[in-house]
Amino acid sequence: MTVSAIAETGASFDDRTTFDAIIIGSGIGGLVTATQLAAKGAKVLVLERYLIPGGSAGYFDRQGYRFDVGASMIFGFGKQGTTNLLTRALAAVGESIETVADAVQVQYHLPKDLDIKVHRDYEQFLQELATKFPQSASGIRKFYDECWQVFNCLNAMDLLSLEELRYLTRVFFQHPASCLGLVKYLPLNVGDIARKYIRDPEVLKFIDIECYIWSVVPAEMTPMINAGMVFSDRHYGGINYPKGGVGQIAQKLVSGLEKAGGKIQYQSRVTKIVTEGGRAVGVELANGKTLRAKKIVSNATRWDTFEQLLPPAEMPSKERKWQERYQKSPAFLSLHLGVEARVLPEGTECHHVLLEDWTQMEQPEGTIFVSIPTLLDPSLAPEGHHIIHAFTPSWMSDWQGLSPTEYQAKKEERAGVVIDRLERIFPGLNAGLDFMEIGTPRTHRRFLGRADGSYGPIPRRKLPGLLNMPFNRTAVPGLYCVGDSTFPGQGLNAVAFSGFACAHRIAADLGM
Ligand SMILES: NC(=O)c1ccc[n+]([C@@H]2O[C@H](COP(=O)([O-])OP(=O)(O)OC[C@H]3O[C@@H](n4cnc5c(N)ncnc54)[C@H](O)[C@@H]3O)[C@@H](O)[C@H]2O)c1
Ligand SMILES: CC(C)=CCC/C(C)=C/C=C/C(C)=C/C=C/C(C)=C/C=C/C=C(C)/C=C/C=C(C)/C=C/C=C(\C)CCC=C(C)C
Repeated sequence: MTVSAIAETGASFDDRTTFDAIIIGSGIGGLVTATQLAAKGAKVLVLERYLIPGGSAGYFDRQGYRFDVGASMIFGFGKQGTTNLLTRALAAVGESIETVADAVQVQYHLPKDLDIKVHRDYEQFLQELATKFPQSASGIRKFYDECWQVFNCLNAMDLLSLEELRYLTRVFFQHPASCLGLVKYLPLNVGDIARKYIRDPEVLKFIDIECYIWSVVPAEMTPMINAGMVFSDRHYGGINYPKGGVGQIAQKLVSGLEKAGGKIQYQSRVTKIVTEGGRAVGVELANGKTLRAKKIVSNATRWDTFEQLLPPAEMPSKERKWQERYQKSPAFLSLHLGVEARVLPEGTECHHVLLEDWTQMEQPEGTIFVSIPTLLDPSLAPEGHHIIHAFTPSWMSDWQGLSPTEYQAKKEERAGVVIDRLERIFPGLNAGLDFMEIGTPRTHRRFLGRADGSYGPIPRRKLPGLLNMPFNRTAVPGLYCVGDSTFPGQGLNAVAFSGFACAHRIAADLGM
């Protein structure tokens, strides 16, 4: 029976079914791999440990509020070009999502009352920077224009697996200049490019935080390819919020997956990747069941994949090297707040970053990120109320070894500090609180199954751009990785790319 026939008859896969691919985890990376493969006719099964799909891009409902698990600043929903990877992933399985355009990507509240909005309109953004930093206006324009060069190279070509020689040859012949452009930028970091044009330390600090808010490292360590995407796409495809919440993306991908004949099973925690003769051939579930497939894809982080799902003592040397170069980024202390609408003055923007002291930017709880998705989709909160998601970097080590009472007390104490700081942007926040749920690195580890609750890998030291980020194949034959610990790293649009590339490589390996 074909997979679509199984789906049509309502019959389920049994232990004897051999799948073309089993995908461990239904984060956006896993789901894009699964939908791409299913759309190509592969027999696909996604195994998700939690109750709903999406991982970091999931949601939860509390007292009439629908909260996004992660932030709500979504790239990849553009209408043109090739870099609109979420739009394209959904379309590949006959799905789409209505989105609401955000006119400002983020409003920065920085030391010495430096307040800057990143407008969707590029010229308006440059104009705002020129007003704040008149001496550096021309260097600033040159820097951001160079980011556009990277973006234009990417946005000209099909974005598929860089491990597939036929694809590389084809894109090279179709777009030689763009390919050479990308080859030039692959080993470069933002800091080196920014310093070609900008001398003013204050402006360089601003470029640092421009990188830090999505890469969690300063410009010096942020790959230029990724900055090309982020710093240009926000003005091209723009930041667009999915109506109904970020959780819609995964829900729609699942519905497309099922229409294409693939299957997803929830509450199915994989405890082990089964190998035979050194090759990955299946997975073992927490209930003891074993399922087999020609290809196994892990959407868990590399740390979980090679330290939990495979014996750590047998870690391939390639993975050891990777761990010497990359470390886990911190997780976040997250405050999911329901607030009375009066807390937000007319004209409040959806995303904010608060930093009072430049020396604290990379410190735990130094920078505070804020998303207010109900400014774009009011249906996510009860009438007269808004959601404020405030989050700030926090390490797992700060939350371990506490008794339940100490843990609870620490959560409330740290949340109180964040709320007090946010009063600077939203006076009356404390008084207007209607609901609060606090998440810590322990929460992220527990619900997302991510090692130490990490947001993703960050370089341990300055590395040559993206050159050391691994693609989807691993040193274990038959095993592939997808998601933020593969090229090109964190971000929903980035993990969507990783999913496109992974499915493309697997389809080629399966001779499809
Ligand atoms: N744009 C934003 O605002 C925003 C916000 C939050 C996160 N993100 C991005 O999303 C990225 C994460 O996407 P992703 O696809 O890499 O992964 P993910 O962590 O979101 O998803 C992994 C999924 O795998 C599941 N899983 C893990 N181990 C498992 C096991 N053993 N068995 C079964 N299921 C298992 C988890 O439950 C989860 O659903 C992050 O890097 C982050 O950059 C973006
Ligand atoms: C042939 C020859 C010779 C050569 C070849 C070359 C080539 C072709 C190359 C290619 C390359 C490629 C394809 C690449 C790709 C890349 C990509 C796609 C990238 C992407 C990226 C993206 C990103 C990074 C994104 C990100 C984002 C993020 C992370 C976001 C986040 C957010 C958040 C967290 C929020 C915060 C804030 C607030 C709230 C305020």
